[in-house]
Amino acid sequence: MASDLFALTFALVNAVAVLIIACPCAMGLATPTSIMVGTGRAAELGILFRKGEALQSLREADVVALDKTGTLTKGRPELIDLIVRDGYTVHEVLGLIASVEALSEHPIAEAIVAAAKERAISLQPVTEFQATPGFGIEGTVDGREVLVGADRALQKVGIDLLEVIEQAAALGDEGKSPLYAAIDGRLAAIIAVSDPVKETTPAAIKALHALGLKVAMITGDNRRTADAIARQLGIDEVVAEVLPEGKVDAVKRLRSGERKVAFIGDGINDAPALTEADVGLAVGTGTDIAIESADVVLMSGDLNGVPKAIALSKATIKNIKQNLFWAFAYNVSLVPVAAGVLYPINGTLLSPVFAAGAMAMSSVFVLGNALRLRRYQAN
Ligand SMILES: Nc1ncnc2c1ncn2[C@@H]1O[C@H](COP(=O)(O)OP(=O)(O)OP(=O)(O)O)[C@@H](O)[C@H]1O
Ligand SMILES: [Cu+]
Repeated sequence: MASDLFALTFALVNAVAVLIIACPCAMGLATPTSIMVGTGRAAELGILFRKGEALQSLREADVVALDKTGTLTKGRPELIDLIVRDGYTVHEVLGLIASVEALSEHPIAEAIVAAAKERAISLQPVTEFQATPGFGIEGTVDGREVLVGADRALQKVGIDLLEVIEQAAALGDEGKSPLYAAIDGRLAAIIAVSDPVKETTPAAIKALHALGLKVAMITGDNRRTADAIARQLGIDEVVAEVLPEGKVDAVKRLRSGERKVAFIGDGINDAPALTEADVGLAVGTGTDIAIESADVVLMSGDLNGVPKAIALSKATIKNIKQNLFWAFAYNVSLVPVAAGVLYPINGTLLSPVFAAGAMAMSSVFVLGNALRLRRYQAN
């Protein structure tokens, strides 16, 4: 009788201990706590993860694709040169093109208008203004048809650029963007615009290479200009002369062959590409539409946030794996002990009180490990 009671008590106590120890609360805490602490640490570093998944997927990136204007560069181009053709004066051409550019919102337009203001050239009224994204702009000033834009904008209306092609190529090789101005259907000037690279960009690209990533540049700008800037920065792949709507395809092409692509952009026309990429990162100094479409926002314009975000993503996943390992190891090793495997050997039994304490400890361990991410140093 007494031994029966003992057996029943033994069985009940063990069953309760097993139930308590088998509770997987530490396992459940493993991922969300790391993500939460990692996201908080990222915010301290100026990186806003708008989606938790991005913190997990960013570490898988193979290629980091960057938009050029406003992302790699300051996005504030300056007019460097205006070379007029025979029969035109700088004053005249600058006055006409600045008048039309005054109606455009493109950064290049601001550069041209600023150059005219600097020379105290007054702007004139414009009729029939038209902007073609990725090409250029046109309008009628004082009865004259003015067209400003990339080579393709002039070639589209049948203006031959053969005579100036070498001159433009030389400007491109220096990292300047060549533009063309036509007046009444005749080439009137070549314009060189230069948008300086941000001071922080070279270090960011080095850090990305150090993480073993390929760096690509996607831009609507001239191929030679893009190549020159890529060479200067050590960028591995260049996709140039893409039209605004072509950026999505460029990202799609980079994604082919199972490659994971992180795209970083700032402009309105970068928004679809930010959505298409495996992870989209917007530069905080960029447009609202880009920020809305991104998974991650770099609060400053500094691209060093990109390698930091990727490194933090790697650290977070490592932390999650440690958490899961320990939470799992704890269950696997203590469930049999609670069930009494050691009892016949050395009389060890897990009391439910101890089981409850051990379970709490495993959760505390997971929390403590996740909190280590708070001190994460990105460099
Ligand atoms: N307002 C404008 N005035 C003169 N040229 C223009 C204008 N808008 C566009 N272009 C021409 O079209 C090209 C492509 O413009 P787009 O805005 O697509 O890209 P981008 O500013 O060169 O660079 P990114 O794609 O890196 O942001 C420009 O490089 C320029 O030659
Ligand atoms: Cu538990």
